[in-house]
Amino acid sequence: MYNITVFIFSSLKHLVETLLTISPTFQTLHYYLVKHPRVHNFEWHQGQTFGSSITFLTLTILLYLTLTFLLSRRHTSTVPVPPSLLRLLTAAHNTFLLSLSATMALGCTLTILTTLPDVHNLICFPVGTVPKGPLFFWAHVFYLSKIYEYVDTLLIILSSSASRRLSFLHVYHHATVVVMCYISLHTAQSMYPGILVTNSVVHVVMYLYYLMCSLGKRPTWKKLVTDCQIVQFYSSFGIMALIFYYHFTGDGCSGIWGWCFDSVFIASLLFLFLDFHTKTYMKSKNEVNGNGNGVVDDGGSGKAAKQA
Ligand SMILES: CC(C)(COP(=O)(O)OP(=O)(O)OC[C@H]1O[C@@H](n2cnc3c(N)ncnc32)[C@H](O)[C@@H]1OP(=O)(O)O)[C@@H](O)C(=O)NCCC(=O)NCCSC(=O)CC(=O)O
Repeated sequence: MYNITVFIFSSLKHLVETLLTISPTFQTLHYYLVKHPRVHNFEWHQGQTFGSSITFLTLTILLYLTLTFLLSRRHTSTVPVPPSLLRLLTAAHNTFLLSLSATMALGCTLTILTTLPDVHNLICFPVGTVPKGPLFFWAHVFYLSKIYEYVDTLLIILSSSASRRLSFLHVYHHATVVVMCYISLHTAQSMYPGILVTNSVVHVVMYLYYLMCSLGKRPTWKKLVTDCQIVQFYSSFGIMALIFYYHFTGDGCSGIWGWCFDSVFIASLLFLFLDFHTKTYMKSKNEVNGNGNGVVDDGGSGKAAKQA
């Protein structure tokens, strides 16, 4: 397995290096995503970099939880925003997050392939690594994007399906993922860029799904989105196991405290997503195979229509 990973990494690295010598478009992309002074010279300094203080982190999460709690308890069934405007705002929000996720995935992948000598350096940063340079620039953007994703919760609260979709999973994920990003960034956690790329790719698929929903075209591949998310959590465990191995058999890896937090968080998400999967998709299947009540499988959207 390790040999395959090394082979894929070196092949991709070779491909990127070749493209950089022959394609001016690729060179421009590389400049803006890796070499630009703001990206290249990025440094994370606790208390100085935007969003880097513990106070900022604590207040952000407390504000999110308080507003979510207060707004979700509104005693009114009417939504304060006209549905057409809400659909427009949701579509704009999803387009933005789709583009941002794609940019983060591309920027971080290019950085990994052009700045790290081999795959071992990606899995295990040396102890004492300082969070600076393009890898941590993208880690910082990723952290701030998780705060911006709080808008998802607002859109759910404003929607007519809030009672179904404002779940413990959603609020727990949105509140805790920001802590994970903060700790991983602050402790220069090994393999964090790998997790960033995986999650951003999955979010491209997820926000495309949400975008199509907000445009009134509910995709039939909802289950695929959940499956991608679950595969992502399993693969994160594989990565975590590798870091654990290198940490205790070599000179140690950077950010082992971040590793501990991530392990517990990813395990809890895996548990919640497996539960979501069972409840959403098994229920749809049972309804179709059930005792002839005529409910059509809707891919878990909760909008199954009764057959005439
Ligand atoms: C397919 C999923 C992505 C979403 O499943 P759900 O059952 O929650 O959602 P759904 O099928 O009802 O979604 C369609 C509804 O979402 C609305 N919608 C559109 N854009 C949205 C947005 N940006 N945020 C929240 N809701 C949005 C649509 O208008 C539509 O509303 P209407 O129905 O009214 O027309 C699933 O895999 C999942 O993640 N479920 C967990 C719930 C969750 O919040 N996930 C996202 C954060 S967790 C995460 O992000 C993990 C990770 O890192 O991968």
